[in-house]
Amino acid sequence: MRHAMLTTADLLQARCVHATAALDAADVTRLLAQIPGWRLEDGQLCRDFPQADYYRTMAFVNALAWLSHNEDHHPELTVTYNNCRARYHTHSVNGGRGGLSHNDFICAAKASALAQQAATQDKAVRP
Ligand SMILES: C[C@H](O)[C@H](O)[C@H]1CNC2=NC(N)=NC(=O)C2=N1
Repeated sequence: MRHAMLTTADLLQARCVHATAALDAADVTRLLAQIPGWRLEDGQLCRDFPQADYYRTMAFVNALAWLSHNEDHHPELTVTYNNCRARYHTHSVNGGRGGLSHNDFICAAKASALAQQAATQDKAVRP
């Protein structure tokens, strides 16, 4: 895969595969531009997903669990009443020292798409 050319749409269509190579800094910078809202924090991909209430936070966490299982790639989550912070990195690259791989960007793009769906398709009426 020519990762330098990957678009957001490419990331949304891709599937995670095991044992991918680590991305270099230039690839990370290019791919970050394809996933608005995500930032680098301690070498990990990080994004906050603010929510209206605890119920929606947990619904989003469950949607992420479904995505994580489908892709066999799992974010670290910090869950509060009205926010879910997700962090992605890949343990197996860099000789087991960890780093960023395509899998992290694929899942970040898909997590953002879930949040977008939640924001535009929530039919529940709040009091
Ligand atoms: C065998 C399987 O692919 C690995 O254990 C997966 C599982 N989920 C994972 N999730 C994340 N975030 N990073 C990994 O390196 C990772 N490895």
